Amino acid sequence: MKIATESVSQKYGNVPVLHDISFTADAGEVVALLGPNGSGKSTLIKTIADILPPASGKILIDGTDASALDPIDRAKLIGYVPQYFHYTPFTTVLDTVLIGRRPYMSWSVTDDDLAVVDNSLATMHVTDLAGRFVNELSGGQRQRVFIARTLAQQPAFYLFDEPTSSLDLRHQLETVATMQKIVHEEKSCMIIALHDLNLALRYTDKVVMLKDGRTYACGTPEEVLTEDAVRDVYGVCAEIVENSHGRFILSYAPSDV
Ligand SMILES: Nc1ncnc2c1ncn2[C@@H]1O[C@H](COP(=O)(O)OP(=O)(O)OP(=O)(O)O)[C@@H](O)[C@H]1O
Repeated sequence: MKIATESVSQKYGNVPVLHDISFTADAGEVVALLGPNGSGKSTLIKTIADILPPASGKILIDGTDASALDPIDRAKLIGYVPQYFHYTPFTTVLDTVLIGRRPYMSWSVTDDDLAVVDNSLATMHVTDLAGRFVNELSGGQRQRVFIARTLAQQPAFYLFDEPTSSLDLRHQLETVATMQKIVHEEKSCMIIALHDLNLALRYTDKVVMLKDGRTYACGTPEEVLTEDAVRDVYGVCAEIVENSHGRFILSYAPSDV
């Protein structure tokens, strides 16, 4: 399965924010959306999720216009983790993750549903929080619970908008590494907005770099994440260095340093 954006543009009112964005995300691929604040990452993810229908252009899922999909079919296909969560206070973590099964459930919860929920809680290391209320969790714990809810949804496409913004260093690395493993094993697909360029370099297969709502570059992380691109797009001096494990990482500091 694959998602393709075809010359997608987007506006808020009369203000254009995305211009002519075209890329594909194929089965088994993790695609990073990168770019500075306000470059259009969240808007593009919401457009792909059909929360904001495109002002022009198309989102195609395996060649079918996403806007033509039945909402239940779309919920089985697309799992969206927003940047900011809306949640009902005094709902338990278990109930929150169980909502991920909603597209598959009729009137009752099956043993299979509960097994998927258990597995999703375990994958995000939140099993011990299952009986807690979501409003009584830390920001990072809540973020992991909402990722677990999306895992329970078992979608073909994961759309994650800065899913690591509240996570500590270990959970940032573990979450993106785990998602990459799931996507590669399941042959699902993930589009993920990130600010950490080293997470993109290490754990993604393709990078779409946005600048002012336009595609600045699209390609493999090594092709896109060059010292020149980081300077042009973020205004930051970066250096690509080899670490002691033989991996290339970006080392950066403000451009006036
Ligand atoms: N609801 C809205 N109404 C009007 N303008 C908006 C709205 N949401 C976002 N914008 C504008 O659209 C542009 C793109 O915003 P968007 O949130 O997509 O950027 P982003 O790359 O996700 O930024 P960040 O890294 O800060 O999350 C910005 O100029 C922003 O001010």
